Amino acid sequence: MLFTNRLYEKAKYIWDQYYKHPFVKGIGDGTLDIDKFRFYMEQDYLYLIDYSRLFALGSLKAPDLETMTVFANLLHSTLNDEMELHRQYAERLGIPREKLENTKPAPTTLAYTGYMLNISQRGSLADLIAAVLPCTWSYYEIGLRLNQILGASEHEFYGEWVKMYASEEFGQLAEWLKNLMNKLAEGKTEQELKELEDIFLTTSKFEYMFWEMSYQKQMWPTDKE
Ligand SMILES: Cc1ncc(CO)c(N)n1
Repeated sequence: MLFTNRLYEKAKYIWDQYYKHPFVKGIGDGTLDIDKFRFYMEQDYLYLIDYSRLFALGSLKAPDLETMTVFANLLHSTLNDEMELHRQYAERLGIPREKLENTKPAPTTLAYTGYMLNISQRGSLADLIAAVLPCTWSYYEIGLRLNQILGASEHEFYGEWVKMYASEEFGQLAEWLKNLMNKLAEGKTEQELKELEDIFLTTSKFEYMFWEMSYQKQMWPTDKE
């Protein structure tokens, strides 16, 4: 069995909850409260800045030019394509670029990116990929599923989000990372594979927490607005 198939089987109980989450369902049926989406966009922009750093780290840790290039492509695509979607939404939502780039991270955002940066700086390239894989892969799966909903990709506001994450280009990013994960898993002991699995499950759980944080607009309980 491909290691990514094993990862998916283990994490399926978490991933299935993404599709049921009201934030994700609200993007699919177009009913999501714009204010919740605004909060998500601001936090997700911060998230993607650190996520881009992980791809730069992947290039650094890469064993060969081909793998370095994969991470350079992931870095370029995140900074210039995916984050451009956020910048365009921010404009439509009336969020000045200055405010977008200086948003304060929510607890979940900080915990999620902090965990990935910690694991990736201390660990191997395989650890880094296990950490970042749920992000790209689950968003592609969510994009494909929402794209099946009649009208979702044509929705006047959320359509662009669905189109981005259901796109072949974004699917290619997930494919690259899955192929790299399977290649690096070859020859690893069961103990090593279990450790990669645990990392993958942890960031899969953080993905759910990011949807929940966005839906509840969870900031620091001590800092009452
Ligand atoms: C929290 C989160 N996970 C995954 C993606 C996909 O890149 C994203 N933009 N944000």
